[in-house]
Amino acid sequence: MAIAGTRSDPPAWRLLLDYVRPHRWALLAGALLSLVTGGTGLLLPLVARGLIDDLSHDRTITGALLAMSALVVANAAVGALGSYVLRRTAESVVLGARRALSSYLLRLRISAVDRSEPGDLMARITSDTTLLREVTTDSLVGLGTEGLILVATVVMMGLVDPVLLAVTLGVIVAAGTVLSVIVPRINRASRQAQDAIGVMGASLERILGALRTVKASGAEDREERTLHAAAEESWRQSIRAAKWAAAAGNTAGLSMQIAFITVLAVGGARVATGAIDVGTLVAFLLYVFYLMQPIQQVVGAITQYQTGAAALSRIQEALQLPAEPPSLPAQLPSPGAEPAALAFDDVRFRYADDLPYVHHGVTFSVPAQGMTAFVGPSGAGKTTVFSLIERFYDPESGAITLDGRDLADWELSGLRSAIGYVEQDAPVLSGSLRDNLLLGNPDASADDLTRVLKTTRLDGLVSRLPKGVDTLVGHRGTRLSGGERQRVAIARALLRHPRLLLLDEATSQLDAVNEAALRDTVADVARTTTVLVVAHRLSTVTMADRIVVMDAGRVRAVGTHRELVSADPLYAELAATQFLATAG
Ligand SMILES: Nc1ncnc2c1ncn2[C@@H]1O[C@H](COP(=O)(O)OP(=O)(O)OP(=O)(O)O)[C@@H](O)[C@H]1O
Repeated sequence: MAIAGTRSDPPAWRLLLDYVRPHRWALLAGALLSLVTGGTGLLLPLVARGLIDDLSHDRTITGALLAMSALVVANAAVGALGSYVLRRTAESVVLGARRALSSYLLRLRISAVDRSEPGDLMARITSDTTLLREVTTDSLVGLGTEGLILVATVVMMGLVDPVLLAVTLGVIVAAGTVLSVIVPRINRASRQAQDAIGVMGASLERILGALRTVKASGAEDREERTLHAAAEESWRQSIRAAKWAAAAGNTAGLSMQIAFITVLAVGGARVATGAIDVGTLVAFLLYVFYLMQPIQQVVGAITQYQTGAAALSRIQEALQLPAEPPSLPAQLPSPGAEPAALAFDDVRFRYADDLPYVHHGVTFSVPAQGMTAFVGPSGAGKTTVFSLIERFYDPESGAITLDGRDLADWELSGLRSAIGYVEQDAPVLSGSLRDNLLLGNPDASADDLTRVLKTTRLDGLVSRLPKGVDTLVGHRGTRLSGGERQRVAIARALLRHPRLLLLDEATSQLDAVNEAALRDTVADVARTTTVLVVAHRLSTVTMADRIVVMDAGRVRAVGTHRELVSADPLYAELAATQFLATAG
């Protein structure tokens, strides 16, 4: 889904200045060097006039030629330095934008991510930021330096012959009118081309994220068509932008040629009447010639700016997605830290304003220490309980407290560092097994790692792997089995020594032997930590200290297995069907 912009968006040039501000001095230096190059070039027609003068008065021209050569060489050297400084600065602007966007991305609220396409967000960070490079050098500096050179050239032309200047300006104004129609079209086409790249990124992400399913479903052709359609749309819009940009560039070029011919005609007549001499006409014509470059550059800068403005607005949209407040990294609990107590009090929650309520007043409390199992039919709202505890979302009303303190009053990083969370699909990130295990606690000791590998029965796997814990696990851990991924996720959570451990059906893919071992580990952990488990197995619920039975967004009963089997018909039914069926 595309991200919607807001009406109060600042104009693109203000956003651009914000990105450029930290590099203003380097940019100024680059611009000054470019100005010097342009200024040096401006002297050439005067040297040429002197040369013609010398020739017509039979004077030697060696001095003038030498001066001209020196100017040309100096011009090239300063020009090269200037373009290096500018290019370097532009890359720094791109870096700044990428840093800002990627930091922001990591702080995005889960609800914002739910509503966006990760592939489109990726395109904004990689592709749109790249466009800032050209907009910084070509547009900003181009408009500044070439604009100044243009003004200086016009002033020089006025000094040489005001009448010929008026003729030239007439042609330029006519060309400017045509350009004002063309330029907004470049912006629209560029925006649509970049949006199409975003759509393509989203499709790619969708396909690569489920390539096995796509292949197994024989959906390659359909997915290929989606990808090609997005690529072709970007191509179509880029071609449209290129067409208008070419029209703009040629309008500028054509106007200068018309100016050249007009000046030649009017100037020739003036030379014939004796109003000006040949040297003045030649000098003026050289200025017209000189005007071509800044005019083309200014038009190019305006054209480039349209592409950059489209990219800037896409970057800005991403930066306006709701994000979590920045919070300082918090200390993880030390081993043996006090377990946490948790309570939900009349919590109402829905994922979005246009979606039905998932929790209709959920109330329960869990004392510090021990194991609590959440059971209930699919869609009852069990996983949502965990998402609210992690503050991936905030409840609409009611209160959730940890150690008696409302979650909203906790520093977010402090809250999350107290919790170990194993998600339903136990995600494993690409990288090595070690990277995955230490993701939540990079400072875990080697002894701790060995101990946790043993308790999660991963030690056998590690000894079989060619590089032990340093073996790469592939994209999303594809080189591991489902059960191994679950054990890695549990080990990762345990290494944080959480005060509250959330396990969402974390043992569903384990075989009986591993499940029994993990059950013992969790039971062990529950002696010193508060453990919450979304359970689908009888073996898990029978060992729980308490069971919270959820149905359609409400807690309908709390008790032990023995109590609930006789007291709650839904639980009795679940126990008889679902749990027993999956008890292994
Ligand atoms: N990110 C989300 N955006 C919108 N709706 C969601 C989201 N996550 C879950 N839901 C909806 O909320 C309801 C409760 O989902 P939840 O995952 O909490 O149920 P559950 O009890 O854990 O189910 P299961 O046992 O099948 O995992 C479901 O109807 C689901 O469609």
